[in-house]
Amino acid sequence: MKIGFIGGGNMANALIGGLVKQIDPTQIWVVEINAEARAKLAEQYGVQTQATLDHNLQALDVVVLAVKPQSLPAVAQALQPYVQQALIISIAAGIRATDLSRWLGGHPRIVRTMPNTPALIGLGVTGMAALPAVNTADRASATQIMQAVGQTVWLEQESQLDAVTALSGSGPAYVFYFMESMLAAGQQMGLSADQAQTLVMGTFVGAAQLAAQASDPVSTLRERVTSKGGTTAAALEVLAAQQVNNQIQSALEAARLRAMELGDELGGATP
Ligand SMILES: NC(=O)C1=CN([C@@H]2O[C@H](COP(=O)(O)OP(=O)(O)OC[C@H]3O[C@@H](n4cnc5c(N)ncnc54)[C@H](O)[C@@H]3O)[C@@H](O)[C@H]2O)C=CC1
Ligand SMILES: O=C(O)[C@@H]1CCC=N1
Repeated sequence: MKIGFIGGGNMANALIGGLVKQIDPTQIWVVEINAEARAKLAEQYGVQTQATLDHNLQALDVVVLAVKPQSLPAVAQALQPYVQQALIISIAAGIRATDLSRWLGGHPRIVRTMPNTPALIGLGVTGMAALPAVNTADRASATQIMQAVGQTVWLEQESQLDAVTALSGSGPAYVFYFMESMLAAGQQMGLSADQAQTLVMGTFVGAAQLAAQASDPVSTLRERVTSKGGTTAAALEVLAAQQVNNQIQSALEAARLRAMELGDELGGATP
């Protein structure tokens, strides 16, 4: 299977980094307009790179669209002549498969996905939905590619991908934000940067693995840390008073609405 990426930025790097552990890198092509990014991809992963969309792409079985949503209408229209035989996988936030199909001249074989950056270390999670015309073999190919970098979840409704985008697509950024806040707090309380780093990373990795492996709900795990009248209770009282749980829900809803808006803005405005 020859796989092409259009756009070789952050997310393509994460996917390619995972894929090259399973697929011969010479079977991966990347079209990237930035020369520095192209050189880095070729050096780091041994993949083939090129600067423009051209007839070379006709050899590809699968094309992953990994440019920013705002670039996708023009990129898809320019790509149309070269990908008529290919399965198209989009990772763009918000962009609906029907709009993408239209920009590609009515292309029916489109799988819309939402991966996340832990794909780089094989621990991604990807939500997936397909146009009705996508057959079982294409669904299996798309699943195989995304499972090379982590877990996959197929959705019945494409619109659910906007919720997936808010939850797991953007999700690593919320976790990093929480980590940054804890690292700063650790240093403010007198620990060195190195000490805080070890303690915070260990806490996240340990808590995440405990939660993933436990048969008990996450709320029970939280209660087990929280001694009556103890330190955790003191901290959780502050979070509850600030209604941080509601704020997290509002933040995720803002992300979901932004994904929908991107779909409306870019899908509606283009032929
Ligand atoms: N960063 C993330 O965590 C995630 C991003 N996504 C989606 O992935 C897509 C890419 O996002 P990022 O990788 O973060 O963006 P990015 O800006 O890092 O990468 C986009 C790349 O496309 C290149 N590019 C732009 N126009 C091009 C063209 N005409 N031909 C070839 N290359 C071109 C740019 O030079 C850049 O390297 C977006 O649609 C985003 O919604 C999806 C899941 C997670
Ligand atoms: O922020 C964004 O729009 C992209 C989609 C999910 C993660 N990054």
